Amino acid sequence: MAGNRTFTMIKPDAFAAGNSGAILKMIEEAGFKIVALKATQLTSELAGKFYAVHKERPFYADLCKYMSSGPIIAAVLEKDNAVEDFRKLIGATDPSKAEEGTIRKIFAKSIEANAVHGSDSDENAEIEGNFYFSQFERVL
Ligand SMILES: Nc1ncnc2c1ncn2[C@@H]1O[C@H](COP(=O)(O)OP(=O)(O)OP(=O)(O)O)[C@@H](O)[C@H]1O
Repeated sequence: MAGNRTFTMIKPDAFAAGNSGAILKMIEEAGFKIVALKATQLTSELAGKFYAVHKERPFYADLCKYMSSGPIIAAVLEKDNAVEDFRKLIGATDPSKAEEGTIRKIFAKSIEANAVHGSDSDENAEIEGNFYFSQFERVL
């Protein structure tokens, strides 16, 4: 059965552009409840750990640099079928291929600076949420 939590980041491009509030509004209006939330900034080393799965990819070094280039917002979200429904809400990785009305279509600047992250599985949602939040920093 699909889990009911996912993890998201509002990435440095969207944070810097002042789009965090508008993105969180879209997330809530799509039926997701925010159960943990913080603004923070990754070091390049922490970004590397978060995206370790991509370390052999050609864009990995640039991705670590970009993800540590400014503040981000991290959040855990709750909804039935959370991972799949959130991936639909954010749209394709490359904003030029994202559907109309999706968060990336509206706010992303490029395939790298693509406004938001969304977990790709229940297992990764749990790992990624635990990467950012202790049990005292979330609504149980
Ligand atoms: N070809 C690329 N060139 C530059 N950056 C890329 C490229 N492909 C992916 N990225 C960056 O790496 C991130 C992780 O890539 P992945 O393939 O996991 O996409 P995703 O699952 O849609 O994104 P995310 O994991 O951030 O939700 C992307 O969101 C993007 O910021």
